[in-house]
Amino acid sequence: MRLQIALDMVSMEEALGMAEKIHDIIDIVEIGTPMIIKYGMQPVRCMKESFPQLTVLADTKIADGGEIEARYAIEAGADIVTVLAAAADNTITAAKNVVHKAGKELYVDLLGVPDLIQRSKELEAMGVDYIGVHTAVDVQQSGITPFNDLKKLSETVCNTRIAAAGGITQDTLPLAMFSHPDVIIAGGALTTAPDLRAAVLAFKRRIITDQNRL
Ligand SMILES: O=C([C@H](O)CO)[C@H](O)[C@H](O)COP(=O)(O)O
Repeated sequence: MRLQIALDMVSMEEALGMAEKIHDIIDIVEIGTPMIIKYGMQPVRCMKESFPQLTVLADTKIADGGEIEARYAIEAGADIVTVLAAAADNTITAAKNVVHKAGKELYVDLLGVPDLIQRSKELEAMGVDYIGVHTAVDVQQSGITPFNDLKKLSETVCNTRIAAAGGITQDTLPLAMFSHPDVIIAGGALTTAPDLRAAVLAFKRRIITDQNRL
């Protein structure tokens, strides 16, 4: 299981400074949607140029224009590009073709999809690389978590890697582990920690402990 840090509400300098502290222990660095809205593809490019060995995910959350938007992310150096599951099949396929042609991967975010079981089956048939459940930041305050959706997803797809995001903390992490996700995504729980490196190491220790227990 890999750990992905989401860099959402940080400046370019902060993002690079954070990567400097954890590039050797983190599996995937996500340039979050808020950063992309603010700075465009520049943080993706800077992150990849500064840390070429790092897997960089551009959280573009593409909703339309799959070919051109995925191409922008790939040209900037992204290893993984995200598209919304709610987008049209044509959009997802167009994005997939661009990233696969470049030897990169496509992550599909189930954010806001009402029938995740049906949509996940369709996405798997489309040949995407990752399918992720996601509790939106704006609904996390209502106490909603991604763990029930993750369980359903794990019971639905067999040949596609699965992921979970949305307010995951070190304390709630064990709730995800039963579903054996391939990627756990944590944003605020890591980026607001007083000691980022210690927080990432604690998350990773927790993952290993729980994996050994299950
Ligand atoms: O994708 C995200 C969100 O939609 C804002 O762009 C976050 O990166 C994702 O939710 C992880 O962040 P946390 O919820 O703070 O763990």
